[in-house]
Amino acid sequence: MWRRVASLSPLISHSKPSIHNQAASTFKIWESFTSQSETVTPSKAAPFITFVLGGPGSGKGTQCAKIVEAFGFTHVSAGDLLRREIASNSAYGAVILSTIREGKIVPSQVTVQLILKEMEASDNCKFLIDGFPRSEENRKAFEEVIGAEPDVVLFFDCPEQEMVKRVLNRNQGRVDDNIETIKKRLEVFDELNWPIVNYYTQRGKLHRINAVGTVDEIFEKVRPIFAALSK
Ligand SMILES: Nc1ncnc2c1ncn2[C@@H]1O[C@H](COP(=O)(O)OP(=O)(O)O)[C@@H](O)[C@H]1O
Ligand SMILES: O=c1ccn([C@@H]2O[C@H](COP(=O)(O)OP(=O)(O)O)[C@@H](O)[C@H]2O)c(=O)[nH]1
Ligand SMILES: [Mg+2]
Repeated sequence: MWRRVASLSPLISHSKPSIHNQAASTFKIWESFTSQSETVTPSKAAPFITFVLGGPGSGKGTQCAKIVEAFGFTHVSAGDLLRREIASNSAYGAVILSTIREGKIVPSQVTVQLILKEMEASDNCKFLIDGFPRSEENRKAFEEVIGAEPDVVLFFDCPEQEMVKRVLNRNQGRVDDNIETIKKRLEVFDELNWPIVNYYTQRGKLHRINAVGTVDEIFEKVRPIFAALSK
């Protein structure tokens, strides 16, 4: 049940830099990521992919940790990968940092290649892609490169007031956990999230979860989704 028909590597190595946008050419990053991905060694198993959607502070990362523990997924947080790029002093770190600080979305090409590299490096075939896609453009870019859609999409639906409260109490020293950036992130979320939710609802893949309640209460709504899949 967890397996999929195609493995990642052929899809990555056949993928071409067909997705362009102005921001990406500003980064001038596509070529370097593409050439890196073409040298990745073949993976062992086809992936089972879950996208985890939700606004800032809706509890995506917290619930992903629970899913990892209960169902053995590999957690791939797009935000963590971008923060790792910043911390590694990569050539694009400064631009990624300012994008995150402004609450905007990093160009798809950058994020997609970071995610795919992470998936390739894993022995697992079950992935939680946390905090991605954040726009229709993200979604299309990922699906174009991987050549497939996610199997399951979780959407943690949380009122704005609750998200703001959680983010301001998160206390992880993040540059975007301040009221100015949160306001911008919520605007971006409200503008870009709903087309993705609608798209996966129409495809029968979306599980909308009310994200208000204790962590355990919410996980009890998540658990049956994966329990049913592993039967
Ligand atoms: N159900 C919950 N109730 C209250 N606080 C929560 C809940 N889930 C997560 N949190 C807290 O809210 C903050 C944001 O959670 P996080 O998982 O980082 O959200 P996201 O990844 O969606 O931004 C963290 O400090 C986390 O401990
Ligand atoms: O696919 C992604 C994921 C994250 N981000 C950026 O990274 C920030 C933090 O993302 P993360 O998922 O860590 O935030 P969370 O929703 O968990 O608070 C976002 O606001 C964006 O600026 C992005 O551009 N693309
Ligand atoms: Mg998170």
